[in-house]
Amino acid sequence: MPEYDYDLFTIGAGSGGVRASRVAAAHGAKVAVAEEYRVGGTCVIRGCVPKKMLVYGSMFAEELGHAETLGWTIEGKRFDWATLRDFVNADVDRLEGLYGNTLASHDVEVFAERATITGPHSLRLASGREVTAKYILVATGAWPAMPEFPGLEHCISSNEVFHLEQQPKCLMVVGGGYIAMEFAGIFNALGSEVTVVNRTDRILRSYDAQIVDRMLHIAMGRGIDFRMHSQIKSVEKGADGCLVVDLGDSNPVKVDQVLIATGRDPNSVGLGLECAGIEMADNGAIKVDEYNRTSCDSIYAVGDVTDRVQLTPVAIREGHAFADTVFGGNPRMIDYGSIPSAVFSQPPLAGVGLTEEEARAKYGDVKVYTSDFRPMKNIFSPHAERGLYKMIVEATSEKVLGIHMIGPESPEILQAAAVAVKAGLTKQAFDDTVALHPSMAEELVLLK
Ligand SMILES: Cc1cc2nc3c(=O)[nH]c(=O)nc-3n(C[C@H](O)[C@H](O)[C@H](O)COP(=O)(O)OP(=O)(O)OC[C@H]3O[C@@H](n4cnc5c(N)ncnc54)[C@H](O)[C@@H]3O)c2cc1C
Ligand SMILES: NC(=O)c1ccc[n+]([C@@H]2O[C@H](COP(=O)([O-])OP(=O)(O)OC[C@H]3O[C@@H](n4cnc5c(N)ncnc54)[C@H](O)[C@@H]3O)[C@@H](O)[C@H]2O)c1
Repeated sequence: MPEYDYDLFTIGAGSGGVRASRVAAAHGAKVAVAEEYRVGGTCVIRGCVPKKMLVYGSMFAEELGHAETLGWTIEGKRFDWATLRDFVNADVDRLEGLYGNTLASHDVEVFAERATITGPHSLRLASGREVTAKYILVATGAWPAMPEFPGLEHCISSNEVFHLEQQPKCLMVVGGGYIAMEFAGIFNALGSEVTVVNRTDRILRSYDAQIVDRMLHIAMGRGIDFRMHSQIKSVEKGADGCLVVDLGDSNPVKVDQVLIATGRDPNSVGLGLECAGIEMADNGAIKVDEYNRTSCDSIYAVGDVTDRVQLTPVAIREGHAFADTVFGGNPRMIDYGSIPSAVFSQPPLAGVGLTEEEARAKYGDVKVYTSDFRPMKNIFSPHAERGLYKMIVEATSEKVLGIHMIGPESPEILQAAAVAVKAGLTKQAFDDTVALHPSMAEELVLLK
């Protein structure tokens, strides 16, 4: 009779939990996973994937305009939100099925219910069933952080935005981070009037300030209204169903929807972590060592719940490293240096490595090469938007410390450039590479 029901019990079938569970099972472990909402987690169900599909859907507004400039006639063109929303949600259903199949094909047992920890090796499922496991992995992700003000109940988070009955004519987005900029871009492109409310005058803090300034300039040119140094005091629902937002000045703003995008907190409340003596940070993040082990030897945690880097590829790597370490006899740590990331705003921006500000603070003497150019694709556009690429190098060795860019397809281009930064290449290696012409990416090897 085995000592425990499972070798591994994972809480949460998101990016980190699914990867960890299937790799542990492939290493021969008997694995179960509990998921209280939908298999796939935030990225697949209400994050990266449906968001990117909405970005693609919204970009047609501009591209149809380009097509007309180039001689196409598009009669009776109009946009229907419900069609886009339902298409995206149908694809999410398809992906959820694929993730379920992956778990099933690896003999991972799935419990479609909430799980909580009752001890170092024990859990309770919402149905009341008690289970035991040699190891427990907490992969419960993060949850939208909602500020407090009267009328918050009338507002939505990114969880709800994928299911809106109607496209808002007027949308207020609160926050200056990834989610705020991405949804401001989507709804602006679709023709909604968008106001962004941000409590400081800085948005997208972790990105290079010059690139972010370019994004702001372009977004304002496209009609997004930015209210900096502003915060919501209250929201009231009017008789006509509209929301009246008080920003503390004498001009209340009337909108159809208010989307709160003010960060995501580690999802650790009510998990029973105290039953196993698991240490947490003040914001609820589970503290782990470099092998993802918590302060309880049999319990590990990966992904957003540990609040290291809230990105899907990072959660996936952590989950994989955990499974290799504990079940594959191959202890592995993650290298968190030079993680590329992007904001799928319109246009998108992307970066890897140190920003100019960070590089100057760390190295003092750095050189900055830039290309400020009008992408050929934008020649068709009524907006004369310019792309901006930046390379920051160490002054004497010319080793590349960071690359930052804004312009069409910049996330696609930056992923390739990130290999060079990770490999520690110098500016000379870029100069030695022949340009691929005509492309936007060629600017990277022509930087002055
Ligand atoms: C709108 C949005 C857009 C995003 N876009 C991007 C992007 O473009 N690129 C990118 O890299 N990242 C993006 N992210 C971030 C990315 O989604 C997360 O970093 C990633 O999903 C974290 O994975 P995880 O495994 O830690 O948690 P999740 O994927 O959140 O999975 C956690 C799972 O645990 C379940 N769960 C929680 N508690 C319990 C419990 N007690 N019992 C059972 N189940 C439980 C949840 O239901 C959830 O399914 C986005 C996030 C959002 C919200
Ligand atoms: N493209 C991507 O990779 C992508 C896309 C979406 C989300 N994500 C991940 O999800 C995480 C959460 O996204 P997010 O946009 O919610 O968070 P974020 O951390 O990017 O931005 C939060 C913003 O809200 C502001 N803020 C915080 N508290 C506030 C308050 N009380 N009132 C007003 N403003 C407040 C902050 O100043 C910041 O501008 C991100 O950190 C990111 O890691 C990634």
